[in-house]
Amino acid sequence: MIDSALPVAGGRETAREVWRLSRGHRWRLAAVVALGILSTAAGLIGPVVIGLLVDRVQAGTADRGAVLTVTALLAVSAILGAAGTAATTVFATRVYHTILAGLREQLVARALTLPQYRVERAGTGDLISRSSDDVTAVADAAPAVIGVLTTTAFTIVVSLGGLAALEWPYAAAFAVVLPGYALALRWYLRTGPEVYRAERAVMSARAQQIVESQRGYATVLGFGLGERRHRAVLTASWAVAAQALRARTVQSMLNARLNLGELLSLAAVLVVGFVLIGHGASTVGGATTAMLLVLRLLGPVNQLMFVIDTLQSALASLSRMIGVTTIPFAEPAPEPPTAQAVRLREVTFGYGDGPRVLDDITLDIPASERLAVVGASGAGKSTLAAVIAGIHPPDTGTVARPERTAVITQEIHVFAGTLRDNLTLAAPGATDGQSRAALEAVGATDLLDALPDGLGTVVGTGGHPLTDAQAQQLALARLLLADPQLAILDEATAEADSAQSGLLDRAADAVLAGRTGLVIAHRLSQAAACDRIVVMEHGRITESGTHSELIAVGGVYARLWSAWQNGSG
Ligand SMILES: Nc1ncnc2c1ncn2[C@@H]1O[C@H](COP(=O)(O)OP(=O)(O)OP(=O)(O)O)[C@@H](O)[C@H]1O
Repeated sequence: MIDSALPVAGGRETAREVWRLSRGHRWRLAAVVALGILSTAAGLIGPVVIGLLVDRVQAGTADRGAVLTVTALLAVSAILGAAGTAATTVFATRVYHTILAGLREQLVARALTLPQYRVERAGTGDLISRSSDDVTAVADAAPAVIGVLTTTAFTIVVSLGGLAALEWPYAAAFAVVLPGYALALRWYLRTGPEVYRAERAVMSARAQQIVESQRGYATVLGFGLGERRHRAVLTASWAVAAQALRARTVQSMLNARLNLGELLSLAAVLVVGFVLIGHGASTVGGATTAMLLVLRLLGPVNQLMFVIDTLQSALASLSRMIGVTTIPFAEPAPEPPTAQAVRLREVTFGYGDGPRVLDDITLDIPASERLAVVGASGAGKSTLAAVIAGIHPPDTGTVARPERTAVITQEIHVFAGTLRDNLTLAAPGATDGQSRAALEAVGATDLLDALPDGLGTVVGTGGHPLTDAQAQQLALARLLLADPQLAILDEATAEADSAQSGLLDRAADAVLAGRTGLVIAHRLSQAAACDRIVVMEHGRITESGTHSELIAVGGVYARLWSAWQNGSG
């Protein structure tokens, strides 16, 4: 049984993928490191010259020239620091967003090639959430993450070096407080990731509820389910709000620990300065420089802690995105393709943990045969079609099908785009002449003539509206252009009224000519026109034969046929 959830990449796999994606930008990464060190080193000038000035003021030797020199040096330090930081941020942003764009493209590409059963089992909402909420979380982290991973990290290293160079006890005083920060960080890393993962999970669940409500819009309206769906979305949204509150509470608790850390660091350096000055080991200017360096350090240390917070959240999203891109392409090994026939051996299938929907199905459809499947609603006909088409892999047993297999399911989607784009989706090389011929073959010349711009008319959402029957004709013409060896029509004409059904029957006929065909037939006239018919009951095949053979047997099919004739006659 395949794990139903989409995978989440581990830390190592995430790092490996990010490093791989950074290929081609590594000289920029090197520039980021060099510029970061230079610009933060420029920031050391300020505390040092202010300290020297304090000493000269105390000694009574500070004149106008000294003050002007200090001011000029402060200006130079500020300009160098700002220019360096700007350049570092530009380089880092380019690398960050290029890597993210590459990852997003890979995510979309993999999502579009995932087998439908993987998406169905995981829930469409999860996939949508990973390609929307998670991408946003990673992109939104950019300003904070880039700032810290470049300048602030360097500031900490350079300032600590400066403190040690000044008088080692100053660096030691700050170092004494560091375990407190380490403890705060440890607490946070234990608490944070779980809270963020839970937040992302409830976001996925909310996306799923919204997608389902939108997808099933007609059903929601038809059965007056609006209030119930509204409540489901509301519950999912409250779960998101509750998790968000938990996450923000954890952040506030981290904040309190950081404030305590600030207090202790400043107090420690002040006490050390007091003692050192008392023993003549430091000047007031030296103590001033040390305090300014610690003040310079506190901001980045706090930011680093907070970025670790954003970083955690972004990493949780990143690992979910990379989890999709690294799903191996090798799905459960399929049977080698057949030339044109279909061969099922002892196939069973159930949706998720639900009951068996297909039960020990063994079936052969020889090349060029047209087979109809009939049976009561819920017997498993559509599921059989989906398993034969490869949409769902069987739980047990084997399915062999031709390589070029195409299916028209009950949900026909007209893509937003021109009629030409819609037709040539599955046959990109098809000419306008071939597209017109396909429409003609399925009896849709009227449709083409009625459209204002012919094949160039925009259809689908926001475009020229198509009726259900026209959408079916479009799907049939698309299938004709794809020219599969096996065509599966699952109720392709079930929506049509009686005036259109004859037209659509003829269209289906044209599409199936010369290839192996599987027709899920709801109107028994469709079944009667096929070479062979199988009857399905509760996931099993109970009858098989030609129309006349099954009538002669006098079983389920014969009863269905007589009921259908009475009903339609
Ligand atoms: N995506 C799904 N997830 C879970 N259960 C499903 C899913 N699709 C179908 N089923 C269940 O599987 C069983 C067989 O459904 P299926 O659609 O294959 O039957 P059918 O014979 O084609 O019915 P109909 O003629 O009404 O389309 C039904 O009990 C149905 O509720």
